[in-house]
Amino acid sequence: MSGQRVAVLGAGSWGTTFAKILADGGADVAVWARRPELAREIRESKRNSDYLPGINLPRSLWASSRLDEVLEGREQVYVSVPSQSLRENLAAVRALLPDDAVVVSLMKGVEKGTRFRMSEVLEQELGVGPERIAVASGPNLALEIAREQPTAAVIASENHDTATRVALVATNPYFRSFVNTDVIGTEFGGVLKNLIAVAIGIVDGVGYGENTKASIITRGLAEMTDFAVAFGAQADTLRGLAGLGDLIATCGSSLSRNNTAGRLLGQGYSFSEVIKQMNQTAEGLSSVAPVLELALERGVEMPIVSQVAEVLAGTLAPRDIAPHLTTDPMPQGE
Ligand SMILES: NC(=O)c1ccc[n+]([C@@H]2O[C@H](COP(=O)([O-])OP(=O)(O)OC[C@H]3O[C@@H](n4cnc5c(N)ncnc54)[C@H](O)[C@@H]3O)[C@@H](O)[C@H]2O)c1
Ligand SMILES: O=P(O)(O)OC[C@H](O)CO
Repeated sequence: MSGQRVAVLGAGSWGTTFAKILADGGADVAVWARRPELAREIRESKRNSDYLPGINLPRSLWASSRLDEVLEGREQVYVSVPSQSLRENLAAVRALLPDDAVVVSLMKGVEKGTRFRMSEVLEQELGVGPERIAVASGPNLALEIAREQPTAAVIASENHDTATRVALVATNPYFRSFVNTDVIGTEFGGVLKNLIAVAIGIVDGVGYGENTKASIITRGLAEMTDFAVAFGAQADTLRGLAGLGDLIATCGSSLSRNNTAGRLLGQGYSFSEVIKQMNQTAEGLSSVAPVLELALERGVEMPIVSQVAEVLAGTLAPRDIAPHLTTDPMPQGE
């Protein structure tokens, strides 16, 4: 669907890549960058050299650090800032959001303290009903997509028409969007795979091999599914692009920041040293605590995520992380 007027808020690796996806699908795209110098680089040089080195952005892409300029007249607004900064960023957006604009979360985190999903924060802060909210998720490593490698994603909205409208715009020759109405499953899939990817990074850093990783990925998917279903998700969603698909991509790639953070922990760096070394967002590190609080609330056991939390806290040595997932000596059903 060409010619749609859309905005992307956030010019990190994913916001910029998604802006390229939309522009390559024929949309008229304006990007909001927090820093004026980054907006200028995108607008004038068609580059984002810090986040997407070597990538030429579409000539049609326009960018500004002024929200009013970016949001004016936009029919769809895609949001891609670090999850823990979403609420503070939305304060300025509400008054500028065009009536009837659909808002799409590209983020994969849970808010610390409140434990809300990103679509819930969007609803609360923008005063927009769920029929105008969508979320995008799936196996979407930004740099691969920026290089135009064929990729699929899923767009979820409680309103099927909204999901379809967004998916028609977020589709181009190298990027295909599927749709569903399971917002909870799609969002939690993206959050939880980050935590399993941290676990995979940890065992990789320790030097464990493929058996350990396959055991953690497989049991991780079971853990993700139990958690998401307890909150109302469809189990099928977790077997799809937003669950298994994203788990495979994130656990298998050194491009993943969550995987990288885990690897550093496995190599013996402390949590604070890892934070210092990461110059991009590793959402999993902030989502561990709220996810475990939510799990406790619903009585869901999350042995892998709990072990990740212990490694982060320095109370479990990385080499002691184990995929057997239970302290009960009796054999458990899979
Ligand atoms: N990069 C990917 O491959 C990818 C893919 C799918 C989803 N995501 C999700 O997209 C979201 C954004 O991640 P990213 O990869 O673009 O991160 P990033 O670290 O590449 O970029 C984050 C951007 O947000 C800006 N920023 C930092 N703090 C901010 C604040 N307080 N207010 C406003 N802007 C701020 C940074 O300057 C940067 O431009 C995350 O939730 C992530 O899980 C990322
Ligand atoms: O780099 P990560 O670990 O944030 O993962 C990026 C995407 O979520 C992969 O789908």
